[in-house]
Amino acid sequence: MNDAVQKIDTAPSLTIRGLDQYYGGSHILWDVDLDVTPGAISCLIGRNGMGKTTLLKTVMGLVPATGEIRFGDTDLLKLPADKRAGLGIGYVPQGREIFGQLSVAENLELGLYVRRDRSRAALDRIFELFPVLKDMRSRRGGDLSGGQQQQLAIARALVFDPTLLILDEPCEGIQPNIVAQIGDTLEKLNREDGLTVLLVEQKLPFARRVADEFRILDNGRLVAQGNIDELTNEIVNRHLSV
Ligand SMILES: Nc1ncnc2c1ncn2[C@@H]1O[C@H](COP(=O)(O)OP(=O)(O)OP(=O)(O)O)[C@@H](O)[C@H]1O
Repeated sequence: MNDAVQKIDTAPSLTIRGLDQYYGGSHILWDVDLDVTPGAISCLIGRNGMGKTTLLKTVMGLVPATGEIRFGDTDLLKLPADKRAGLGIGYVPQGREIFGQLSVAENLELGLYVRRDRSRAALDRIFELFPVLKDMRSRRGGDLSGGQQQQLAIARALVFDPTLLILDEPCEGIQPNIVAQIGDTLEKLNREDGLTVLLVEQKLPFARRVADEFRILDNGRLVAQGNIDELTNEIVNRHLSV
């Protein structure tokens, strides 16, 4: 058995049950049950404002919520945000949020500094996956193109060796050739390293290309889910067309 398969067998599952979330008096997520299959690329889709980003934020502990979010044996809602990353959950927020004044290398090393073992092995894999970051390692993060910044944001999340990588619209506003590269990289991380991926994505062709399974939020409720080949035009018309 190769390492990737072994990792898939042992990857913890993300299981959400009865999740409710409010911003002040507004009820945003309604009794959401959602599973991400370990070893899969799972795509969370839905029209604008349906609660996708909010759901990712509840997993990361960035907004309060009630219900249950289990990652393996751990109930995430009982843990503060900083303890969740230590469990092996990487997060690439919408808008990337890299450090523009720091170099590419410094952006990545900040992550290394937080790693207890200070192992640089992850960096070798990162530079193999994103050769452009190796070439530009002395360049200021803020001087990279949007697509390169997105690659840096993904790379920075990988420094922690996550078993689950969560990405919020990684292809938003990015030119098509880099979108294709990001898709290839996510597939590689999934197939070769056994990384489980939960991705918020608006672009259906990209979702159909990279994802194994889909989950749809409509007005804060989980309304449809299945394998990606079960995402029919009827479901798209009912929940995703504007
Ligand atoms: N900080 C906040 N305070 C109050 N309401 C908020 C806040 N953040 C989001 N909302 C509201 O919560 C709802 C869900 O927003 P969310 O960003 O989770 O949706 P989304 O599906 O990710 O949309 P998009 O695709 O536009 O990013 C929206 O009605 C939004 O206006």
